[in-house]
Amino acid sequence: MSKAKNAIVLVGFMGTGKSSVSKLLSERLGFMRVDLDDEIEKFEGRKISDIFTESGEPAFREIECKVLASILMNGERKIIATGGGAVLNPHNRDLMLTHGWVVSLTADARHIIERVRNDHSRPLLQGGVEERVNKLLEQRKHAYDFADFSVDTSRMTTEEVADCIIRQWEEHA
Ligand SMILES: Nc1ncnc2c1ncn2[C@@H]1O[C@H](COP(=O)(O)OP(=O)(O)O)[C@@H](O)[C@H]1O
Ligand SMILES: O=C(O)C1=C[C@@H](OP(=O)(O)O)[C@@H](O)[C@H](O)C1
Ligand SMILES: [Mg+2]
Repeated sequence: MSKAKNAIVLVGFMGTGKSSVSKLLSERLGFMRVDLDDEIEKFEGRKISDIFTESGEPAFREIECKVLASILMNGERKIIATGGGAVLNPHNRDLMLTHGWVVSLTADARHIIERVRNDHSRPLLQGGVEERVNKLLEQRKHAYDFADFSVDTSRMTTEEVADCIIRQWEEHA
């Protein structure tokens, strides 16, 4: 990463640990932390699941795109945890690469399913977590390939993932 860049941007499938790892990175590096989903909820004044139910996924994606741009354009140094589908829009991918160092977190299906199984806040996984994770993972299998750096988190703790990202950032930035 060029340290001139203002953001470390975490991308990856649901349950790869973007939100959790962003907290550790923020504490360790002293950068502010922004979770795209939290910002969307603040901006809209409603939960992600309600946006999906009341307005539909295409409307959610439009809001996600606007909120991401506003976060990335603001020049303060920060760690950004994106939502798993934010990378589907090519415009979002361009913005992330232009303004940030993009880190992809991955995990195998088994670990993802274990991590998200008891959390009912993700609308895309309602009504059959295993089946939905497997189907979406297949659909999105190359969606995160554009990142600058990638970490397989399957057998790592969140602390180990944060260590790995910080090491890479300090050595190669
Ligand atoms: N490397 C990891 N090892 C074990 N559990 C993890 C790991 N990363 C995340 N988790 C757990 O998985 C769940 C989803 O993590 P979260 O950070 O919300 O992922 P994301 O934001 O990528 O969807 C949380 O309960 C979190 O504690
Ligand atoms: O993969 C997706 O399309 C989504 C991922 C979620 O974020 P996490 O990846 O943090 O779970 C959230 O943005 C929304 O439920 C849609
Ligand atoms: Mg998250």
